[in-house]
Amino acid sequence: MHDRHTETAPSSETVPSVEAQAEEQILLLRGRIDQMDAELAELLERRALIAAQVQRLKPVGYFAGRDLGRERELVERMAEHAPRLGADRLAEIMDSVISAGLAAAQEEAASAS
Ligand SMILES: O=C(O)C(=O)C[C@]1(C(=O)O)C=C[C@@H](O)C=C1
Repeated sequence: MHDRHTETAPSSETVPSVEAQAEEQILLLRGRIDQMDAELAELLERRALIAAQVQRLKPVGYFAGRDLGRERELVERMAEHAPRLGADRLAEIMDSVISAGLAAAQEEAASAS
């Protein structure tokens, strides 16, 4: 028979609250985001290095040789892998990525001359 005086009541120690569970999930998910951001940063760095090589090879490179047709094509291809973001949002992201790469390449070229 149960003795209600000795029975262990569920305490906040044994049963995490909905808020505490959500907090734990957020920490786990943020850990995944941090890992993906580190991977993204590495990819962005590698992309910028390759894009700088392209600038040095083009007859007109850097911002002056910007090729918007090529940019739209690569965005359309990327959109096939990122349906949630879609081409228009990806275009904004890639505009920043490409501009940052061109700026870094231009700075490097200027400091080398
Ligand atoms: O493909 C090129 O022609 C590049 O210069 C590379 C790149 C890019 O970073 O992807 C940069 C600038 C151009 O507007 C298009 C693409």
